[in-house]
Amino acid sequence: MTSPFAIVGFDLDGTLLDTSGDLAAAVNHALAGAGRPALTTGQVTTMIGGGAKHMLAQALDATGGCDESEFRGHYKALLGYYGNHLAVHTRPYPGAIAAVEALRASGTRVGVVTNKFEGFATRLLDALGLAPLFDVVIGGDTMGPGRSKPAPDGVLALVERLGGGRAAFVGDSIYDIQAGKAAGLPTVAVSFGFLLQPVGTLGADAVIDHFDQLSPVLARLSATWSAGGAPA
Ligand SMILES: O=C(O)COP(=O)(O)O
Ligand SMILES: [Mg+2]
Repeated sequence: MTSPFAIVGFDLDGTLLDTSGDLAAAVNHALAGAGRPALTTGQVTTMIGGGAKHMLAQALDATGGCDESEFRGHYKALLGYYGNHLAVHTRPYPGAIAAVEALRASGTRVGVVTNKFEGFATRLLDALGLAPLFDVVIGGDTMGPGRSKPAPDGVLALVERLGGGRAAFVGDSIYDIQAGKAAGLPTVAVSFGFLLQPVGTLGADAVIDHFDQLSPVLARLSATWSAGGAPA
């Protein structure tokens, strides 16, 4: 099958990979150091999407707040723990790898734009044996301060680094959909990720409930989007 898009970009956490167990463990390690009770994975899941610092700030707020002066130490504890336990519970969502492999087989170039640190994202993909599937990985720190999603910079850089052409972006959070839209791309939201709000309110051009639906959805989006990247 020929590819409807030259490039497809994916968010990582909550889209390709269920990282909630390992992120929750890292949050709880930092909370324990702060003398706080642990949160459930479900509670931490609602805090993922805006990067590790944002996640920890919410976790500390939810368990009693935190002095500015103490935050840095807790943040370092979280990052240190996560860096050593990236892939204990983390697994791809059902059908995610097959969908990426099918895109690649059809000639589509595939990359990741995540708000995770680039170093964590590449090490995690490597640990799961998935690094060869992604031509480019852009992290929350790759583009510089203030330029992570929902800013479009990472998505635009991905398209450029992959040689340009018709592109679509797939994600689970409002940050992803806003970044994709601001970059002028059609967006697909997954309904099984770390949703902070009902998937229907994200403003995506399409929603999938399983990766089996990605290929037909991209074909449909491709037919309704002009080559210039705007609705036809
Ligand atoms: O680390 C996060 O908070 C989010 O990462 P994501 O952009 O891959 O969802
Ligand atoms: Mg995500």
